[in-house]
Amino acid sequence: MTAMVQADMQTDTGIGQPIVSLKGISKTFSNGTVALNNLSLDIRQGEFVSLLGPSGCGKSTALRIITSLTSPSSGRVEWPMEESRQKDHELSFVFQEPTLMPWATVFGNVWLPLRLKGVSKKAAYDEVMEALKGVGLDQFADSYPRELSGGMKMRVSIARALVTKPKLLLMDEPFAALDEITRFKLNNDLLRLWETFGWTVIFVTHSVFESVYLSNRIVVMAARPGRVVNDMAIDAPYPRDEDFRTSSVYSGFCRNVSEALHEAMNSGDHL
Ligand SMILES: Nc1ncnc2c1ncn2[C@@H]1O[C@H](COP(=O)(O)OP(=O)(O)OP(=O)(O)O)[C@@H](O)[C@H]1O
Repeated sequence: MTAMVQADMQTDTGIGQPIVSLKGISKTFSNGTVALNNLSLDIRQGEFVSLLGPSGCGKSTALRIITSLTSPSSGRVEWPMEESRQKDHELSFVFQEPTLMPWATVFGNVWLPLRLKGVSKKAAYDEVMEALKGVGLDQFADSYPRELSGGMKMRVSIARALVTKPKLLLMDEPFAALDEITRFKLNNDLLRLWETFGWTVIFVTHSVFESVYLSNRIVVMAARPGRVVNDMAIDAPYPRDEDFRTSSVYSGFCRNVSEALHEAMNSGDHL
């Protein structure tokens, strides 16, 4: 197993205390599949953390446990900062599929989380438009999902997550279905939003290249049973742009993370 390389984030880089702590989380499904085995992880305020690993290593299960969509078989999830306890408005989830309501406009889709809290269209107007502006879609408020490209639909999905002003954003392979050019654009947009709003992001991906570009920390996981095998700091400054993407620093990090991923894949019985 690869030696654990603990990401050493200092508070002067804007990284704060743990916002959520997974303590010895294990998950065995009723069919006997051990999805996670003794996962312990602190996610600190302001981090952009990627969970990277082969299919079936429990990345999505870990996100679902953080959101309480799935309960752990053992272990616990702690929210050490008083104000970050799981309140609806402090945590948002973006899935791989944008899952927009086809019968509602872009505005209507982004309004939904506020509407569910009882906020009227009029009262929500400024916040919805601000979220749409954040993803560059304020001119498309009256469009319907069928009129949008795949990348634009994903932007709407991100705006819907933003509108509640979350502190913690959980993203489960949000850009996996997009073409590379759109994906690069959305990577840049996401980093800009992350820097602007100071969120904490947990980002699930299969892509070494995407995880290095985005993250200041990569948690490499192995399958069967799902576990953490490496925890790597990506100590390159932000803002990151196309110069970073073509730099030797970037390719060096990609090489290190690729090696860690290969070790992870060899350390389980991943098929
Ligand atoms: N509801 C369920 N019932 C039984 N087994 C499940 C269930 N959900 C997930 N699993 C199994 O748990 C393991 C971890 O699944 P999970 O989806 O968390 O992995 P992942 O790393 O996100 O995979 P991928 O990258 O393919 O999305 C897999 O073996 C999966 O088949």
